[in-house]
Amino acid sequence: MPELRTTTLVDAPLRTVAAALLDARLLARAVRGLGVRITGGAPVLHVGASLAGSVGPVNGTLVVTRADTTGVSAELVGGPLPKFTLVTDLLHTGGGTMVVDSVEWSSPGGPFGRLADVLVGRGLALKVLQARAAAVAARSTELLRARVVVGAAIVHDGRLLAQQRSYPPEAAGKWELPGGRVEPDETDHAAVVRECAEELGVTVTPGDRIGPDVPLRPDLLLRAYAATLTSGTPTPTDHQAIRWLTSATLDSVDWLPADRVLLPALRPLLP
Ligand SMILES: Nc1nc2c([nH]c(=O)n2[C@H]2C[C@H](O)[C@@H](COP(=O)(O)OP(=O)(O)OP(=O)(O)O)O2)c(=O)[nH]1
Repeated sequence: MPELRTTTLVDAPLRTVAAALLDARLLARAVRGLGVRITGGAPVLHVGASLAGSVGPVNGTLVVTRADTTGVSAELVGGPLPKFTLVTDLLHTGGGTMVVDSVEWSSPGGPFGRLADVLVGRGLALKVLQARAAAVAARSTELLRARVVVGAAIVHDGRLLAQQRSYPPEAAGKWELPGGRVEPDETDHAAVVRECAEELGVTVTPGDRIGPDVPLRPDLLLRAYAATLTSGTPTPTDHQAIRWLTSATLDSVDWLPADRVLLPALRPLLP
């Protein structure tokens, strides 16, 4: 099975590089000009998200099988090859983050297919990986300066609190974690406490980070923290509704795209 591997050192912490990798537009931007087109799909990569792609007249869909703080993986479904996987692993080093990209595919059948694979396939795969590595480094630098939106994963009596947005129109009706932008000179934990007081009228104690940082916009990222309810009964002030979700109902609400990335990390918090 042909395999190509590239290694790039990015001058940013692992968590930031992991966030950059989750930006679905990154791959599309990186391969522009290489004859590869990536269209549509989720704005951020989460397990099960799909990206439609084409190389010349050949179409296929990349389905994400892993998206967390260790990297991302995707498999091509419905393409011309019986097997095509893209795996990116991240390794923490003293001087930055090592991005190890590998592509594995099965060669097209027959001597002509194998020749085309050597002459065209390998060259293209290498160009895509190199372009992607450069894009990851650039996006990581951008995210290092991004403002943080904190999300509070409040678990009480074995259930997670979710709230339903009422604005703007494109997000109204979607579900998110309580939270909001961290103010200048405020710590993430202090922002969690303030936002929960403002939005729900409760006191919480923030804990560990949950899941990867998730890119929202060029200058904004979402970072979730576990939180325990210390006092008060949550009452929404400017949200449409709140709901307590169990592990069985975690997927039952229409989460904002960024929060979908966090679901695999939120699930283990629930019994
Ligand atoms: N609080 C929160 N925001 C989220 C989540 N997921 C997600 O994409 N976001 C987005 C929605 C908003 O664009 C941004 C949150 O910033 P914010 O709370 O200051 O946004 P807002 O629109 O409510 O701001 P404001 O005008 O009321 O100040 O992050 C989440 O789980 N919790």
